[in-house]
Amino acid sequence: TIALQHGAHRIGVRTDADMARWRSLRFGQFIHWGVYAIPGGEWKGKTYNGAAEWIRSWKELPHEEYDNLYRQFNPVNFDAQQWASQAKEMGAKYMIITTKHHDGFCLWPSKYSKYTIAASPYKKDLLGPMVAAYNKAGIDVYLYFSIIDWSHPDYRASLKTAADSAANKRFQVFVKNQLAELLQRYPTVKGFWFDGTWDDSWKRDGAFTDELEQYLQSIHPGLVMGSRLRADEKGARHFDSNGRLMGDYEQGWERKLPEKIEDVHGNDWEAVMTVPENQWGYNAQWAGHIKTANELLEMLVKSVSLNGNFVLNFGPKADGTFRTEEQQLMTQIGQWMKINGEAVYNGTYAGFEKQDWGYYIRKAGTDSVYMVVFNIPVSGSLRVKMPAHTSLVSVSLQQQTLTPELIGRNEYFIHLSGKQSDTPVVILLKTTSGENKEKGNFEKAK
Ligand SMILES: C[C@@H]1N[C@@H](C(=O)NCc2ccccc2)[C@H](O)[C@@H]1O
Repeated sequence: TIALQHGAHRIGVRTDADMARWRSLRFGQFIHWGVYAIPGGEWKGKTYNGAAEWIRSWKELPHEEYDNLYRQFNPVNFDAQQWASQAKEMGAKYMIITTKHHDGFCLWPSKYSKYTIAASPYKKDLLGPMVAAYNKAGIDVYLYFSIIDWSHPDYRASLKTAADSAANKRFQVFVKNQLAELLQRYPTVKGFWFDGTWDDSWKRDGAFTDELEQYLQSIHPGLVMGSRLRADEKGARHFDSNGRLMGDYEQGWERKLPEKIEDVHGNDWEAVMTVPENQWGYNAQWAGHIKTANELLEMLVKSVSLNGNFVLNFGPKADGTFRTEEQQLMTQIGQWMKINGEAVYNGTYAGFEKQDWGYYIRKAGTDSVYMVVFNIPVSGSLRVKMPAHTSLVSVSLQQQTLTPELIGRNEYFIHLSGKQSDTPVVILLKTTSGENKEKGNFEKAK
């Protein structure tokens, strides 16, 4: 291994209570909200085909015009209570809110910037009411913070001159001040979700990213922060130059999921996902494929089956309301979660051999294993191969007990009568493990 001062400081997952809590939540709601919701992907009759929250980078929209949009930002229909209750209805256990996206507009009245909600017609802090309402609904809040800040005069993507380096130093102080300010104003938040850390100016100063992470932990012990904040002193990101994960969980799964357990290397991880192909902020024209509730439930279940968290993104309109399609998704997902959430919350990798019908999820620390079925085979028979030294004690589908057919050594078919369902089917396996335990109920049958 390479001697590193600013690489990973921990080998393996975090084992403290704050991280265990993050791990137990499994399902989050991402919110991308800011002045980019005003154009909503369009400008003067033209449609921007990039991500709506990146519209400032579109040559058709002069920076001057974009940077004055805040004068129109007045979310009169914003209702934090309503936001929190619909998130609760969906079954989200945490929420990540964009405090400041790449454009630099702050949803809170930061004393370190003029480009904030305080300068808008709305004037009032948006984050405080959100944090209070979501926490009251039993939902933890994490703060998204973009290091890239297109509005700040000292932001540099790269450092070519001594003047650039001096500006970058001032910018680092600004970042540290804003982060401390957010923790001081919103002490119940559980962590940060950093973004916009790919520029050379950031990744070349691994020492600063290391000191910043340690500083934040020192003023708010237990904070959960993903791998995107950090670089090591050789510019390696997410994984240090010895291949060790930096930060508390792998944060690289943006609009993509791992396929198999080997892909996550025993680390905690989180996937963040959009409903359209690639829109985070509000975009009036939802073009291309819009994911359905069942598709999104499959991503959530697949993530948990591979020991990760899944965060679904929503982009509220400039007035503070959610588009109908997003409201309907929250309702539909919530209807399934209300009945089947026990298979998701506190879910972990089960250690069973993957089958085509869907995913296994183990309730953390127990012998209860859920089968979440997305693909009922034409035979109606779900194959279950028990891991070595693990026996099957009982099988149930809701309140109904099922009797599997033993088809081989510790291998079964679970026959689904009726066979069809338009939402995922959840079956609960009670198992026993270990050599010396008595055999499962069904093996005696032979
Ligand atoms: C969570 C999303 N991250 C922002 C983004 O720029 N993603 C594109 C991107 C993803 C990975 C490396 C560079 C750029 C998007 O605007 C969202 O905020």
